[in-house]
Amino acid sequence: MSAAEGPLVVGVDSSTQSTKALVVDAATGQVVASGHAPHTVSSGSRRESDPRRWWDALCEALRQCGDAAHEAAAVSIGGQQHGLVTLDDRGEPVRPALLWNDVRSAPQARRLTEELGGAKFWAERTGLVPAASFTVTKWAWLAENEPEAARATKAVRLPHDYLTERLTGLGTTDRGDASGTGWWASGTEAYDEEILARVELDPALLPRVVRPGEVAGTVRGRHDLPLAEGTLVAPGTGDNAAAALGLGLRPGMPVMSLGTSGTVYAVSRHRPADPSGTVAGFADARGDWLPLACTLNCTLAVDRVAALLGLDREAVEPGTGVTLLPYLDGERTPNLPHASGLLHGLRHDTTAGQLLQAAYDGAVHSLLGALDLVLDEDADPSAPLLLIGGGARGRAWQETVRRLSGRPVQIPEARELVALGAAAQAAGLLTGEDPAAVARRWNTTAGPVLDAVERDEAALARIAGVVSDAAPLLERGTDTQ
Ligand SMILES: Nc1ncnc2c1ncn2[C@@H]1O[C@H](COP(=O)(O)OP(=O)(O)O)[C@@H](O)[C@H]1O
Ligand SMILES: O=C(CO)[C@@H](O)[C@H](O)COP(=O)(O)O
Repeated sequence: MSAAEGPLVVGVDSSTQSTKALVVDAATGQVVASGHAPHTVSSGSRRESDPRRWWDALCEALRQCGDAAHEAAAVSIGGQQHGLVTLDDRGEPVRPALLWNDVRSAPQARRLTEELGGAKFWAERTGLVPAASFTVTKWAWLAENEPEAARATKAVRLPHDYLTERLTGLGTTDRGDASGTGWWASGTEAYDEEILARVELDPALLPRVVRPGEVAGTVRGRHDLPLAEGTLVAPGTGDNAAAALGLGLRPGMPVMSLGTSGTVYAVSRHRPADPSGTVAGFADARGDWLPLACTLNCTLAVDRVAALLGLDREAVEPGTGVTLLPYLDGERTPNLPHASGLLHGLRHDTTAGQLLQAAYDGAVHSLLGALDLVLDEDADPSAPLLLIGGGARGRAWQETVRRLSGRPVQIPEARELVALGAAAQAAGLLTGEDPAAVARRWNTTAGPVLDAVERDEAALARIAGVVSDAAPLLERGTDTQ
């Protein structure tokens, strides 16, 4: 037996690049065991993963946790948002999942917006303006491009739903992740039958939306996981909503997450509806809202620029004048799905380190442009920006965010905030507490605060100018896609 003070809970982050599992003492928040296993994502114009490998990675990460996982009383899965998982009548994937950063459904996004009431209609009805990331556009793409796969589909799931269902045998989701599909009406908090009919998706194929605090099921007997049969399974949620739980967010506390995706978000009591589409009006995993903006190009794009330059990712040098828009995967914020990377202002005396700094600046600029939009109007502008995700460990990321935001930047020492948030949700199931209150009790935001420095307005204006002047090039894309 472990020496924990309280019952043990398991929190899982099944994100784009890997699965991370934590076994946590529900009384103290202490991490007593952890595990990690990588995923594979297809390259080129496709961004797809086999959901069965997510399950294998979950098994591997939990095995690394040893006996502690077996002792856990509850488990919760946080997962990358929006991915389209299509299952056949045996519950097996019909094809690999189409991930949030696969931009092939951009034409379907445009068409759905135009054909069904325009951007304002969509924003007010679902909180979202269709973009290639959202599940509804992926289903429309599948129906158009692979009709046999669409016909063979007997269940549609999101990544966290798929894993939760393999634990419990029950098709469930939660309001946080459902709100990123495009077929969930945020006003009524129910599946939107008109939108589903438009994309010819039978609502019977969708999972039941479990309420916050409700038990999704229990771990069933026949599986290859080191979890005991009968372990309680919490609703789970999307990874950003899980991190919001993990930070115990209250309205007015802004977050920037630097991972495969870059995101900025805050909790709000008001249901968001941004017809510009910059802010997605997600629900959180409690009963509030999670306005969020997301970029497709963050740590992987900057690491790629460092590799091309033959530099360590920290080998930045300050510079002026050179601008690098790191839109290697197309981009979502700004909405330029066909864009590629763009360099402007190169001179004889530009150094490799300055080019690398320009890539960081370009990635952070896209996110900061949306920061004020995700915060309520009365939010304190001097509140520290909470910096999380793998990139938050990097000095160059920290300093770039500090210089371009002009805010204090707080870096929680807790590393895996998505998995911790899932663990807090599982703990809440046992104690009846609000999961965000559990995380506050665990003091998960504790960590160094970098003081605010004067915002580098010149760099922000220069980058915005290049984005605007290069619009025709960025919209057109390249013929190598
Ligand atoms: N010490 C570090 N400094 C800067 N970046 C880092 C560091 N450690 C990890 N990363 C970046 O973090 C990324 C992974 O972040 P993570 O939040 O785990 O991604 P995801 O949740 O999307 O799978 C990697 O792409 C890597 O570039
Ligand atoms: O699409 C979004 C948010 O809308 C992404 O944030 C995904 O949820 C993937 O997250 P990471 O794997 O990068 O954490």
